[in-house]
Amino acid sequence: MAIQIPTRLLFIDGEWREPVLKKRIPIINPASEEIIGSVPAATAEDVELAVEAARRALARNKGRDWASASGAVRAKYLRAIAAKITERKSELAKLEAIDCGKPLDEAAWDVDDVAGCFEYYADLAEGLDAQQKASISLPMEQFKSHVLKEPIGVVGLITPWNYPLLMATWKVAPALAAGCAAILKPSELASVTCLELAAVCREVGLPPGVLNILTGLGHEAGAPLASHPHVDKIAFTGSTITGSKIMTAAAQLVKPVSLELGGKSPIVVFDDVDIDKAAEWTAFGVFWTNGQICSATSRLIIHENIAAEFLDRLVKWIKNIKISDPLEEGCRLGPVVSGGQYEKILKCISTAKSEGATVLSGGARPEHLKKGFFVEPTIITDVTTSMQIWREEVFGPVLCVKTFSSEDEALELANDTHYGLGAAVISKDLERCERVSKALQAGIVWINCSQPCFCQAPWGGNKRSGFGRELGKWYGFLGIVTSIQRDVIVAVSLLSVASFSSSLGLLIEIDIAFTWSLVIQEIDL
Ligand SMILES: NC(=O)C1=CN([C@@H]2O[C@H](COP(=O)(O)OP(=O)(O)OC[C@H]3O[C@@H](n4cnc5c(N)ncnc54)[C@H](O)[C@@H]3O)[C@@H](O)[C@H]2O)C=CC1
Ligand code: BAL
Ligand code: NA
Repeated sequence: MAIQIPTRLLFIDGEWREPVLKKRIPIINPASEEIIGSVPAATAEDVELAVEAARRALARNKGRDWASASGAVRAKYLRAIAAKITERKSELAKLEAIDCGKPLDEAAWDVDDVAGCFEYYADLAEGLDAQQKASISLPMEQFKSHVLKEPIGVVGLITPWNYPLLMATWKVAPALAAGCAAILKPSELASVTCLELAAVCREVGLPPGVLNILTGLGHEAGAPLASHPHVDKIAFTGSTITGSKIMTAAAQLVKPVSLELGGKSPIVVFDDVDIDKAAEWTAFGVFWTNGQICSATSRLIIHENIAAEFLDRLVKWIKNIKISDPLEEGCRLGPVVSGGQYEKILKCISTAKSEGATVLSGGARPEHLKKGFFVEPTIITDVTTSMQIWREEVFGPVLCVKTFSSEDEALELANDTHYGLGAAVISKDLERCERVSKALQAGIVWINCSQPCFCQAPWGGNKRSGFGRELGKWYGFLGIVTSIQRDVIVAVSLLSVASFSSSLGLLIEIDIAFTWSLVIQEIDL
């Protein structure tokens, strides 16, 4: 299974380029703690070059080569990227597994999702031309109006390490479909597959500068990108604290941002469930990708009538999870991404203990693994709502548990958080599921499941989990230009101006007043 990590440079203007300051960052395999290669470390100097390249890509041939080309032209490149990704699936999955520690099978699903996401946005790019100039009905017949959707411009995409290539794709595919030029800054903890995306873009002949990929540290490469005056939008996924820094930098230039941040998502389990199935979804919701998912349902809120039996089954269930090197056959739980995350998770567990909680299962390094950043799947009970483990994101395989006796109490516990990304409800009573899903304060609500995610459906959070939506048709890289036209030029009367601006005002207000909550339901549970 040995696999060579390619040695790559930065990808700027369609070419491989050495970073101006020639710095590199070691790649650490989290399963062995060994250094297995390095990635280039971009700094502000390289950001400058990439932004210039992206602006040139937008302006080339007066925009006709990319930004205002027909959607079908861009779709052709997106489909070619999808095909190459699929061709290289097994190699990309291995690179992902070695770099970020996720089991090989899961990494392979991610690569399928990456190809699927490029395909989906190819379809949307093709459909875009037909949607242009959608007319708006106005209350005054002398005026007519339509809407043009235009690419926002040069966009900075800053992404995390939990789904390195997939999270990059969630931003790159819609940005390119819309006709933007992009600069991707992946996480320094797992950048290998994003540099392979650069290799794919070269192979398919993506026009130079349309996508630039700068690996590097957050403060050295991410920060200058976020504050760059010629970057028109930043789309970010990562921690709430970094999201807040990015928003602060962008605010100086009134630059739009979309932020997909942390979470402390609840899973509410009622007492009418099939205990085995509900336990399996509960385990999946928090241990998949080692709990390193922004939407991990890491707070179990379980009906007191079944709590003891449910926890007993859950503990038995997780004892069967195979924890090993991600490349080993049958691995279900690999190491967490880095030494820093490993220390952070163990510290969260020890703080929970010192605050009076009980570690029901796990809580340490698995005995059979002497090396690597491995943490056992962990269940914590006797939790109070003031404890850190209840309030703060762990981003590791740690579930904390509280019981409830009524639906109102369950909802109060579920919504007792500053975050609002995901939430799940499990019950056989579908009316109750519907009621509860409406009352849960989260951008994504799962019914009788947890974590399934589809690029066709909008994704994003409320409260301190951020704002803006990714995926689906809410792809966030198109600006809207409203055209208002009068058939014949006549003298402007005060009355007509006043009434048309009030109708426009209403339109805008409706647009910003909504927040979405997506519901995903498992039909057969
Ligand atoms: N919501 C999510 O999907 C994620 C949440 N997290 C949370 O964050 C914690 C720490 O993980 P980190 O890797 O440190 O996350 P992070 O939020 O610092 O990193 C995410 C991305 O932001 C970049 N970045 C960091 N500082 C920046 C700055 N000042 N300006 C611009 N870009 C910057 C990083 O290089 C990386 O590409 C985790 O324990 C977890 O709680 C981490 C990764 C993903
Ligand atoms: N599948 C969810 C990816 C995330 O952590 O954002
Ligand atoms: Na790594």
